[in-house]
Amino acid sequence: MTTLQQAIEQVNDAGQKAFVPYIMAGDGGLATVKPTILQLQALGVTAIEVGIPFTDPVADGPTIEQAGERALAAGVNLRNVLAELASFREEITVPLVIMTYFNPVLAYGLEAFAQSCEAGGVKGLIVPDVPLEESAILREVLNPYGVAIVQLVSLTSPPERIARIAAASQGFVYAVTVNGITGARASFANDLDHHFAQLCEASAIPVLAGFGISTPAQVVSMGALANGVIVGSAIVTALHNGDSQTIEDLVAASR
Ligand SMILES: O=P(O)(O)OC[C@@H](O)[C@@H](O)c1c[nH]c2ccccc12
Repeated sequence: MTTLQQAIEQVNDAGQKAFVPYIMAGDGGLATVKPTILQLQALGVTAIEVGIPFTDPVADGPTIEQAGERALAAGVNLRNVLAELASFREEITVPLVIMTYFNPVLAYGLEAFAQSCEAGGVKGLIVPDVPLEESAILREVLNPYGVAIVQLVSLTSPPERIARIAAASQGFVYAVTVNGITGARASFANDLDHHFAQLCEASAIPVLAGFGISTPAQVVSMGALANGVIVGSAIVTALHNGDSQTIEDLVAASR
């Protein structure tokens, strides 16, 4: 199977933007993990960001926070999600990116976590509460298992820091498009062009835009600034409502 970076580059080479949906694993129960991933990959998404429910999701807005509460109430955690992924590993054809906070990883044990990632087809990892300065430990343990460590760049990062984050990031650079938490936004700052131009210039790997992107029009406009987009809250809401048309429309906008 291809790496995370290759999967994005292949889509770009075909003249399209990468589309990476975020799901809250086990929103609806652990048994929904498999059908949800298979549904999304059948729609032709580039990769899937698999969020692990957590009691203290500091970066998350109400939509994802509530999805996390539903998943936690259903008994979903890092361990049973990774075991679930491993159970249908042969059917997974897109790179999976696990999004979790550091505490569950530490409790799992770094080496054991890396092994479970490999067994579950995980190709990337986002841990928003591990800053760049502390991220080497993740790369050292996870890279030998084929897991890329994705770094986030915020709108407020100074140019010198943007360059360091871009150089350290693996798979892609996660460019956060707003100041604040996850969730649908009606509008974005109007100087994003400059920020993204600078970031794409500084980065040797693909740059994906995420946070607040919730409509097909926003997929188009944000996608134009970068190599693709990540859509979280809008996907989480559509999955919760069983609204597959909205998901299809969002994916189609990246083509
Ligand atoms: O929900 P939004 O606004 O579409 O944003 C993407 C986001 O949900 C997903 O990438 C994500 C969910 N939780 C996070 C925590 C940190 C960074 C990223 C995330």
